[in-house]
Amino acid sequence: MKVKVALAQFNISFAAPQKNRERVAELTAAAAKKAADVVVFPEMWNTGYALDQLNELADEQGQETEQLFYKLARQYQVGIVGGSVAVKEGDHFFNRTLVVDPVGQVVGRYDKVHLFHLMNEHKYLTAGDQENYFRLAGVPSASFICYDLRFPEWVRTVARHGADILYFPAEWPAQRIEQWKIMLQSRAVENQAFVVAVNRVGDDPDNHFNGHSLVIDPLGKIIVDAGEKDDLTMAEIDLDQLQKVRGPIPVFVDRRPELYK
Ligand SMILES: O=C(O)CCC(=O)C(=O)O
Repeated sequence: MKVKVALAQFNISFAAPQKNRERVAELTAAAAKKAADVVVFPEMWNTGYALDQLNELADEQGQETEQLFYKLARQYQVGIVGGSVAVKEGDHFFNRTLVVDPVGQVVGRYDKVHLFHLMNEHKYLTAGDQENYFRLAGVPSASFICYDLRFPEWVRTVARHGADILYFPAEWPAQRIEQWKIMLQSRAVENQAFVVAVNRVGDDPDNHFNGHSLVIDPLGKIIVDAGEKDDLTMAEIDLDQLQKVRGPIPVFVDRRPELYK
């Protein structure tokens, strides 16, 4: 079985949700034209890291994003791993992913579990504490957000349910892009799963982002690297590869969880 994914790597406009929503709509239309099964967006694409403006800018209850994805998914018959958006719920703000299937149904929801101190997330956001394990395009999958990548124990906790694709939307700054690549390849190899990771390009007031959204196979080979372009990149995932990797080296069978404290 093959799944076509569209990596929607773009330059998020700082503190401009409406402009970013328009770009997300354009990229979804472009992904559908290229017959994508799933389109994937970067982290915090509605506001960027305008954390001190979230009271005015964050999406109230995530409603605007949910409605947009509902409309786009149905119109273009495509699954959406919605990167993440800043969401306001009462006095709390969340860095939240919505996953929507091609009939517009929300099949996954995730609040970033590990908040990134270096970007002050802990001062503004509330951390999540739930896994996001879902089926999209017929594939058991899981998603994380950016800094979660540095916590292999969390990725494993979710991946052990049998996820074939691990999604990582991110805003990962250019100065640590080598670490991004190494850790994404490691998560793919150790969990014997495909990794689909979407970063942004461009600048915000504090950081430069140089993309390098990646699709990685379960042997750690980079199938596609989006480079630094502000555009869609397509990749095809051949899920038949999974059995060839998992059969001879069954790490999920050989685990000794009773020893891991
Ligand atoms: O871990 C890193 O180096 C980057 C993490 C990050 O930028 C984020 O979680 O937003």
